[in-house]
Amino acid sequence: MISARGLSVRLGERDVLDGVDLEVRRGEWVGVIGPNGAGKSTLLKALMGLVAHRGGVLLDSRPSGGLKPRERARLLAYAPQTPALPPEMTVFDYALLGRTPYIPYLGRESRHDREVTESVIERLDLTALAGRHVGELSGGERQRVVLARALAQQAPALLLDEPTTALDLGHQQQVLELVDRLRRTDGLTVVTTLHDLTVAGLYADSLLLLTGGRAVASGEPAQVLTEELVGRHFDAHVKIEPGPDGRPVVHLVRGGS
Ligand SMILES: Nc1ncnc2c1ncn2[C@@H]1O[C@H](COP(=O)(O)OP(=O)(O)OP(=O)(O)O)[C@@H](O)[C@H]1O
Repeated sequence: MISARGLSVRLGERDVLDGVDLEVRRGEWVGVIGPNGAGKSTLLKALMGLVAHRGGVLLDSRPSGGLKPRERARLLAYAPQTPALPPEMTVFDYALLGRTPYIPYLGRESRHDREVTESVIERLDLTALAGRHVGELSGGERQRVVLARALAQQAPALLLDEPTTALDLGHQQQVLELVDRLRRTDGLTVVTTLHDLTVAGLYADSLLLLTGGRAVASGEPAQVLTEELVGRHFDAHVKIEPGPDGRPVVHLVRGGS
């Protein structure tokens, strides 16, 4: 569904992404992990065509550079880490923006567009907030509204940049389970950046570890979340053991630095 070869991004004088390959099959969930400044957000922006890059990106086997913005938006939805939200817009109207690729030029949204938006708002526990202005929301509420817009887009692939950082534990689980369910039922293809390594390993089929703009490891969570790799690339002292379902659980070791 998503295939990138030799993806490189130069910002200012620096190569912030350097020859990264990525292969995400339909219905697969890939977690991008790495320390601050590793290039995780830049990778998602390059896949979206939001930053100038070298290297090729194929979406559904079509070169991404040749797609019109509406065509791309029907294939790929993106929830950025810190989007600018129009403060006076209501939660419903902001989520409805996700339907833009389906609304004719100079036309209005259809009843179906409104129904899709309502259903996403409900599934993200936002119904009580639907009439509120986006500028009045808490950080976690805003984060779910940004996700609602991306899900309302109903694209077959979803890129999420740190989708759970501002969410309480219950809402983290709700969002991740919703995305996971869409993946299993509709074959949604998912790429997320996640700082919580245990959560990344719990939901993703495979992980890509970036450091300094380069891919340094990739594979199943247990192959990437090792004490050696995490210790070296995050400069952290951790203990990693299998959790109840066999997936790796990463513990910080107190006193280590
Ligand atoms: N406009 C810019 N000009 C120069 N360097 C930039 C620019 N934007 C980002 N960078 C640098 O690119 C690098 C990668 O940034 P990116 O946001 O992709 O990292 P990240 O892995 O998502 O980090 P974090 O975990 O902190 O969110 C960082 O070192 C950042 O300082």
